[in-house]
Amino acid sequence: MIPRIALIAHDKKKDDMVALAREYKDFLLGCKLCATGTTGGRLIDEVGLTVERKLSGPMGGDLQIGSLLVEGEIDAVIFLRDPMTPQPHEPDINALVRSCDVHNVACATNLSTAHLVLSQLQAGAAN
Ligand SMILES: O=C(CO)COP(=O)(O)O
Repeated sequence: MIPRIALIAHDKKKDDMVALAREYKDFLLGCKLCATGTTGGRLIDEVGLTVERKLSGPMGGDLQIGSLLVEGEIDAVIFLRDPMTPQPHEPDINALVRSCDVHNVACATNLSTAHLVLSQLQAGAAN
């Protein structure tokens, strides 16, 4: 089955997300991807991935992805959060991460965990 992955990064983490996506590009090309608006734009323009773009996070993009997730449409979330910068849509962010916990969906909120999740999914896809 094709992994369905959501990719989200706060502004100061977007360079990390682009670098991560480049590293896993071959694998991600075979996945069904969605992303919040600005993150998705960068992944399309700078990495060459095909991504279903939702609204920007502060405009409800995290909630749109959360809605997909609770409907069983997402297998893993890579959410590079910025823990040092207050976000106007903090409740939306918490709702998405909570939904991952409620529905037992893998949620990587930092680069180290993102590598663990992506490498594991990649290994699974190869088998
Ligand atoms: O704010 C975000 C996640 O909470 C990310 O949104 P953008 O990808 O549109 O910047």
